[in-house]
Amino acid sequence: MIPILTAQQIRDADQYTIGHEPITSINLMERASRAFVRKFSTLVPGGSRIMIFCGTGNNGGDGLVIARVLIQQAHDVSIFVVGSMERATEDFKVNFERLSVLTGIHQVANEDQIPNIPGNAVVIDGLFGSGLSRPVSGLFANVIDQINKSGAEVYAIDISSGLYPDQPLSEGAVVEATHTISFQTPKLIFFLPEMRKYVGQWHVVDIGLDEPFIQSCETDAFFTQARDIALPSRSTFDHKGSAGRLLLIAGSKGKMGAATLSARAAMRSGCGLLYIHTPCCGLNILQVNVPEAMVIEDEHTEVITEVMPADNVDVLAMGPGIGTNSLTQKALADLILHTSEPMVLDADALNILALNPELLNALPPESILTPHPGEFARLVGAWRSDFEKLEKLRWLAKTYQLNVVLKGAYSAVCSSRGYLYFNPTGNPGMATAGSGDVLTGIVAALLAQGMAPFDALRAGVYLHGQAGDEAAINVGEISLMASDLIEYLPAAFKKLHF
Ligand SMILES: NC(=O)C1=CN([C@@H]2O[C@H](COP(=O)(O)OP(=O)(O)OC[C@H]3O[C@@H](n4cnc5c(N)ncnc54)[C@H](O)[C@@H]3O)[C@@H](O)[C@H]2O)[C@@H](O)CC1
Ligand SMILES: [K+]
Repeated sequence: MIPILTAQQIRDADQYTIGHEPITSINLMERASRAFVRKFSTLVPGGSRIMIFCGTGNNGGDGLVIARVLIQQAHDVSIFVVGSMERATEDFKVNFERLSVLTGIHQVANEDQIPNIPGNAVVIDGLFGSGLSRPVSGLFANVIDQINKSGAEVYAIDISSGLYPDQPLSEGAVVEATHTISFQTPKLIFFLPEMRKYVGQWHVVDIGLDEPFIQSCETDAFFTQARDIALPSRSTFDHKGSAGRLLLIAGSKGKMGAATLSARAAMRSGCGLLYIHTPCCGLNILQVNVPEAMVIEDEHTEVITEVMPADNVDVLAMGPGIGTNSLTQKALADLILHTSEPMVLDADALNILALNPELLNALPPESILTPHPGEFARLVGAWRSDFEKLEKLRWLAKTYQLNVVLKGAYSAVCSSRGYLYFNPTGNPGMATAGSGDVLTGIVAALLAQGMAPFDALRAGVYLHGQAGDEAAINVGEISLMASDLIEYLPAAFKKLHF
């Protein structure tokens, strides 16, 4: 996993590397900027007109190095330095001298000196990086306004000017980048939907900061990598009863599809024995669609009214397609009160929890909740910013000792200790009916196979996204539907078993 660092930790990592590699700061700037150019060159067509805007801090210093390297590669580059040269950093000054030998540098000291930016230009934003200390106003804000209005493609160096790596949006002007080429580790804001407009598509380039130092930084947020994902393993003498026995409580009249998707996903995820508790109306549907499962009928024809834990199952999962009928609410409440092992709750089970919040206290510790943003808001109330949303996620997980995933792009998986792991897999094609039901089946099956609840959740979210990515390659994002996720789960599992 990649630790997500605060602005201060990033500065510390820079300083540690300078002191211990050792490398001079000017050479580190050179290395970072060359890494930027290597990535930039893969994204931008040759022959583009490139306009680089630099502040006089080290982010601007990077801009000057990038300008020099691009000029040496025969690109058409113009450079604009905004702000006071008196406040320039030492490394900025050295690179200013080096660049001056090669080309003229425009100074922007007032509004009249802000250049016209054609829509077909490519802008490189080096005004501010991780050293931003206050909202951007005045001349800088005017320059940012021009950049944003131009319609040009914008490549931010390290981070869009005006954004803090680890804080909510400031009041001031912010560059709306199409791409951010960031140094060494992704910043927290890259994972937040409300920042997308400013961050654009992000890339991380290795600038050789000290890796053991980075790994030793204390943080409670990480970016999950494939190597972090553990899977259940089978051994020679396993039988279906030892490979995970799951009771899935799902379905109501008109929503048997949700139960079917969850059940099939569980079977594809290695569940040894699957029981499905469902209303009578679901019996034939599930017997036909999931022949691998045993179906237990509720007494009621259309909704679930009574279900109890049984000795012959390892894990309970409830939610997909159950509705919020008062009889079902009571069934869930009774089930929770009689269960002591971690269980998986999704969809309408979460809506029932929101209607009866006192049940949260009764949930077995380490249980798993898998809300989408709507269900999450019903559980914890509305939020004003994505930062507040993450705080609420941590609060829910820690207060009730739960493992919670907040689904969406970069689904945030939160452990009961409040550690956040952003998931790297998945695509917008997965925003489709039934996608969440598939996730429930995967996670419940992994849990039933003996994985620790948090590991099962993080792995399930990863595999679900990976199946979505495999499906998107083959059927495209638009055509992707939830059943496809199940078809491509084998490919996702195989990819992890390298
Ligand atoms: N420290 C290092 O060794 C490295 C730093 N690098 C680059 O350096 C950047 C950080 O550089 P700095 O710490 O110099 O900071 P910045 O270049 O982000 O800018 C800080 C300067 O801007 C001023 N400032 C901050 N907010 C302002 C505002 N709203 N309006 C006007 N002025 C404002 C500050 O007083 C300071 O003078 C990184 O993002 C990265 O691009 C890279 O070269 C890699 C190595
Ligand atoms: K920048």
